[in-house]
Amino acid sequence: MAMTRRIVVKIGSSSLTSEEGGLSREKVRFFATEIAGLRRSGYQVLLVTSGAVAAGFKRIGYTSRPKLVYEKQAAAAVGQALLMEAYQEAFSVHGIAAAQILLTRPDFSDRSRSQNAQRTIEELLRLGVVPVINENDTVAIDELKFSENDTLSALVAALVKADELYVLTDIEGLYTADPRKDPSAQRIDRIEVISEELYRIAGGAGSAVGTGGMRSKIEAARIAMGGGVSTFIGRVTEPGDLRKAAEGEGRGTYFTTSLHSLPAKKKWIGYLAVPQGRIIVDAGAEEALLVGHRSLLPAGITGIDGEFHPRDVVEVVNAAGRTLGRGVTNYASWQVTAAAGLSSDEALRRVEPSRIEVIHRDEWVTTHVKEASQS
Ligand SMILES: Nc1ncnc2c1ncn2[C@@H]1O[C@H](COP(=O)(O)OP(=O)(O)O)[C@@H](O)[C@H]1O
Ligand SMILES: N[C@@H](CCC(=O)OP(=O)(O)O)C(=O)O
Repeated sequence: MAMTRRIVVKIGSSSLTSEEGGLSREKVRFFATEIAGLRRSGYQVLLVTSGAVAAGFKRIGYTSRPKLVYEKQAAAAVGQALLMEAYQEAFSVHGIAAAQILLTRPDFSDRSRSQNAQRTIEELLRLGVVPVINENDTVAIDELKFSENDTLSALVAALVKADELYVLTDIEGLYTADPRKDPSAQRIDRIEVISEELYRIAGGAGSAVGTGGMRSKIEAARIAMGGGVSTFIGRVTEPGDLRKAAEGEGRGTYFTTSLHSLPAKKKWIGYLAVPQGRIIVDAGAEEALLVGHRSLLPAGITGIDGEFHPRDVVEVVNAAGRTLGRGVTNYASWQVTAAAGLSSDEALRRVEPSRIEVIHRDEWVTTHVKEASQS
């Protein structure tokens, strides 16, 4: 018997709104029908949807989509209920129940909260319910807030061990430049390695309603692929388009990965946890981590950024500020500062860490993005 494929579908504001920026119930019905079709073919589907601000702003008296955070939060508080109502109605036509799940960034980094979310989602899927997920806009604080729902969808895909992530938007995938600005831009059909080059060609949001743009979609693909989840970024507007996307014939870009799902602990270190600070390393340590797959020792450290405690997750960057990966630190920030550049013996004597490795290789995940896709 064929294995059930678990798919996370993310629908952006730009795919759900009418000309004036409000929620289009017709578009909600269209996507519910597409998802129902996919489920009939045996797929398990989770939905990450934007649209709360779009659904709510007019109802509370704003004439256009609000820009300030507290205005967006107010619009989303009203709009989320309207958005859910639209999905409930649209899915019920197909005999499907929809569940509302609202998450924020710390819900992923806190182990017990993310496990609770995971357990709830598993039970909903077992019962045939479609989880409909959005950011909990009311409580999201500035620096913890997802700037858009692309990252949220990638974290959900990693959390639930999805097979694939589909990021649906108003454009047919990643082009060599923003097609709104450069009409000669060509679509890139398939990508196996996410490089700095891709971030450079991807611009910001194209429409007045979208927030993330292509750059945040590539970031979503990077996170998802790191967790072993292949990603499709593209457009679904005609009946049957979602199925075509699932069959490899969608209008968009496929990001394929041969990586397998990471063990839970590494997934948490590399993607779900929020780093509490940064450790800056020299070229020798960079090579030891990326090429030699060795632990990080004090000798290769040149500085730190932020304040952290032993067992926190920290990001490691090189002198140019490029992120190399993340790991669990065995040192507090003051200990790293005091031990930076010292031999291991000297570091042990001076700061008495619980173990000599600042980050042990078993608690390290490389997230380094190469300069170009080819190398
Ligand atoms: N290289 C690129 N290829 C494709 N689209 C791009 C590129 N650079 C920027 N964009 C813009 O990204 C937009 C999609 O992002 P966004 O407006 O945030 O949508 P959503 O609301 O679906 O998240 C496109 O409409 C396009 O104008
Ligand atoms: N949580 C917000 C999503 C913000 C947003 O615009 O996201 P996106 O369209 O994915 O760039 C909402 O529901 O309106």
